[in-house]
Amino acid sequence: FNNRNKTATKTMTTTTKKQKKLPPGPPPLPIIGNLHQLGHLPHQSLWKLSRQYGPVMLIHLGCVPTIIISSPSAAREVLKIHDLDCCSRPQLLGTGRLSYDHLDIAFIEYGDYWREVRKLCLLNLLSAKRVQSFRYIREEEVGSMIESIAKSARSGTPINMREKFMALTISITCRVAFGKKFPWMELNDGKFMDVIYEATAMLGSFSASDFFPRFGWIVDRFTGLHARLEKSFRKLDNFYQKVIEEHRSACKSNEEEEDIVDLLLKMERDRTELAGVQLKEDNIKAILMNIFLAGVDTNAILMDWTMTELARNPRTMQKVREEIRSCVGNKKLAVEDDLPRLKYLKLVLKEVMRLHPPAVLLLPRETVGHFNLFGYDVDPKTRVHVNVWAIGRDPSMWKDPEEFVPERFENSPIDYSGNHFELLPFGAGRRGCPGISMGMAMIELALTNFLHSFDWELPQGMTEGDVSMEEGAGLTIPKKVPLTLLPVTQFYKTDA
Ligand code: HEM
Repeated sequence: FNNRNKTATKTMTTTTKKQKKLPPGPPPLPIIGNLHQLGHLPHQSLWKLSRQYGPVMLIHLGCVPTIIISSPSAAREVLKIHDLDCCSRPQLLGTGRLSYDHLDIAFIEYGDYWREVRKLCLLNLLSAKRVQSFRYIREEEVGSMIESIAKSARSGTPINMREKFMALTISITCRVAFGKKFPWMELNDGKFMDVIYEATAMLGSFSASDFFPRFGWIVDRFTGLHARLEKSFRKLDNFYQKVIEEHRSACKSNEEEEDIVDLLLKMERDRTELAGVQLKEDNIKAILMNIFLAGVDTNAILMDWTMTELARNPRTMQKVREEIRSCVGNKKLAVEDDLPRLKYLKLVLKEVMRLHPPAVLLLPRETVGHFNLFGYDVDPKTRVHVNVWAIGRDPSMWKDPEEFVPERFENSPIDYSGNHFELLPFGAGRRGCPGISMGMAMIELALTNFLHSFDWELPQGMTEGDVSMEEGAGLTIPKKVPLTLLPVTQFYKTDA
């Protein structure tokens, strides 16, 4: 009987295997799979491959089966129809270390703890109401940034735009989330920014252990990735530790003054449990990591690409500037009440997000169940990447996709909130970005004031055609060559 049973089981397994229909994809090599085909900018290489193999493509990253999604309808399937099957995250070396072994929101597996922590941050920091309550912080910080740019304008000093945007997003995020700016951050000499650049590089790093679980760690030690990751972790840990210590020693008289760090520390003191997990210092630091790294870099990158496209497209620059100046009028600074009227600016931002979504492949997802995707079988523990960069350049979706034409969004219902799968800079579904309101509030106000107060010129000897559009590598895609522009004072001289 046993033998008969074994034979039956064997036959069944073979049939199941035979019946499985896997998505098409480039043939993998032994051991490395398709890793050799990723190149320096995986989203671009994957886009080229998807044109050959289709919008649902299976590749192998070492021994990890990975589905690459490259069309709006396929994105809708994984982010909406099968969202529950695709809503976990793979546990990777870099994200694991920097999130204190996945105690955060963005890189933790799907489950009750993730749901509770996400809800906590949404309620206390990221809801539309909370974001609105931080309005004065954004206005103050943008105001001081404009002051500092006015100095450069007076001395005729060109500005590295990404650095300015980073400094701005860091100071706004710190005040909103940690209650104040931290003087020891050494923003001006760029050291703190380097810590952030390195951390985001580590979050997006390709580590051998992620693809070859058995022996990859040896490779990671040999290549120095392990040591780099440890160094990055220590620096960030030091930063969160200082934030926590300052909060522990500060005595706040009323609840109004409390920020999310105070709330988390109170929960630690009260031994509050989230989905059965007692909050400890590591949990708090992991959450701080998310709030800090998720918002700072993405916002700055998006603003940098916006100024790049405007510098390359003087007609659009002129049109958006005219709209802003006619709405804001003679006021020295634009305030948030001015923003709803800036219709063209919103079209410009959508067009920038179509061509330059900061997280080109979203954050990696991992399937939790077996499901059928356009007739193909997808197994649990399959990694899923949605190539939103490729979707934004799909010629069947967009006319002249490589052209920068904000007007294409005129009278179009498409927006970026995760309901239109043609434009997904913030992802969609359960794991979609919870920081959209916070991010967009910062971006719109900052850009409006940058364009209201100054005309921006290319450094001497440069023409629009010389502006580099090369992309850097990482989990988020910055410009490879920094954009430098010269501010020329305009409205700033007029006092309101
Ligand atoms: C322009 C600004 C931003 C962009 C383009 C952006 C983009 C994204 C993307 C693509 C994801 C992954 C979505 C997915 O897998 O479907 C994500 C997740 C996330 N974002 Fe953002 N983001 C931005 C700003 C922010 C801000 C300001 C915060 C908060 C301070 C934030 C917090 C998060 C968190 C916590 C997650 C993880 C969500 C989860 O896994 O449940 N983001 N973001």
